[in-house]
Amino acid sequence: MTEEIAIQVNNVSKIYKLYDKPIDRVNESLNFIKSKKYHREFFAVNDVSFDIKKGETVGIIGKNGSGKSTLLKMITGVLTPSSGNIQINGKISALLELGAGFNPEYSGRQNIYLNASMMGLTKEEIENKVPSIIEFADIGPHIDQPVKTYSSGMFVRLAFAVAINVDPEILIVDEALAVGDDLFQKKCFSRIDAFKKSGKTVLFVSHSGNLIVELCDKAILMNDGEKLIMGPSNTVVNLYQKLLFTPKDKLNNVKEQIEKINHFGIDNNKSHTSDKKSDFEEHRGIYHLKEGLLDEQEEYFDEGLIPSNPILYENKGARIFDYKILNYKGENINVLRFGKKYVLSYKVHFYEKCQNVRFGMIIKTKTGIEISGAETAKPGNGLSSIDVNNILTIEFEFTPKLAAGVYFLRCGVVGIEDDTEIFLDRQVDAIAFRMLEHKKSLMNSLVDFDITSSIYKL
Ligand SMILES: Nc1ncnc2c1ncn2[C@@H]1O[C@H](COP(=O)(O)OP(=O)(O)OP(=O)(O)O)[C@@H](O)[C@H]1O
Repeated sequence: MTEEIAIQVNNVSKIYKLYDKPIDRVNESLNFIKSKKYHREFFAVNDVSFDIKKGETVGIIGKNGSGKSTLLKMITGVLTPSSGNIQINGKISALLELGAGFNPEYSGRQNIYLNASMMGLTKEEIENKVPSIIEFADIGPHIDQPVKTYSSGMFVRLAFAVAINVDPEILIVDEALAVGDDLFQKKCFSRIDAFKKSGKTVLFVSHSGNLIVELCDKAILMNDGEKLIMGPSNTVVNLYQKLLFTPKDKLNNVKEQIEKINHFGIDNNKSHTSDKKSDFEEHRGIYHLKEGLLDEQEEYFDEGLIPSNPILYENKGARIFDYKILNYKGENINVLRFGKKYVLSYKVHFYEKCQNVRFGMIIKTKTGIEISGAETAKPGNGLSSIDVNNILTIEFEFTPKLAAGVYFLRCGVVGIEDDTEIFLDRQVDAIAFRMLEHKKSLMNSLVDFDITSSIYKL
């Protein structure tokens, strides 16, 4: 392995033996019937290979059970591969499952000593680091209580504080951080960012595509124990989202598409953060962003992008149907381009007479954050009366300026019954849509506020 590589994974597999009945395990250990196989083999990780260079931040993304944690555990040495090998170049600090490496009977402070000494720090080094670890964890007097009394949030605070403060060269973080509150997560991500900027290596598992795009140069997409692709995080996260919303019978199409990309190759060095070529040109002392850097992708309808489990509510006097997003040509699409105008259209059948009716829409992230929405009128100012058996079409024109990723649209219709406004019908997560990557945008978070920047020469 060359000096520039931090982690090298060579044809690694992890096979578990699965037994249909507990007794089969006993029979096998007793070698009851010699020729008989009492187990099935299950590949939690199947022949995975990749290199991570020093200074790279790499995300691992994939559905539940795709083998992400098993892979991380093998890299950190918690699990041994069934075949293949892993080479590590540098001191690893890992934040894996909550509780791993902690003694529940010890206090938080004692666990700092335990963990840091397991990381190879001397007593003196640990003494020097304890104040900053305690300050970062920020769990007050609980630091001297046994960790078995900790909430999962307190636990992750302490674990992350230790992991990041023991001067590792490689930081490995599993989904664990998700249990911290928002403020703590923000604090962790800025520490990870600083760690990354200091040229160290980060390996990061998350289900959040946005987080992976934000934090990582590259990403690995795992599926059923296999590495489907490794490439620039944006590309990989787009493919992951495609995979996630593709029905089982169409999965092979997506896999073929990924194989094609693998075959024709993604230039791994051309990720957004490591591209050394400047996007600027200087003209009379002002640095301008070069025009037309990359072409934009076309919008389209992705059959696989259908919300899998929409929550159904009972309707009362009205029913929403035929909801869709239309482009300016009136075509039904669900993969949208940044900054283009679209129409959310839905129909409402009123099967009872309804009073003071208003219609609405909301766009949400996968985690349920409401990003934007609108109503046709303020409360009390809706359509005064709609007769039975009327069908209305409602259209909301909108211009999404959002980061690449999947979003959900909710539509609703409300009316007044006995002086109270009630939902006549609502379709929660009625439509899932994906925003294409806006290659010319320099936006670094979820929503574009049309921020512009200037750089002047003094
Ligand atoms: N000890 C074990 N015995 C048998 N099967 C196991 C064992 N540990 C993990 N598996 C299986 O291996 C597969 C991969 O598990 P793993 O925890 O690595 O997935 P993951 O991608 O991290 O999932 P998640 O996103 O849900 O955390 C799963 O199907 C899991 O059930």
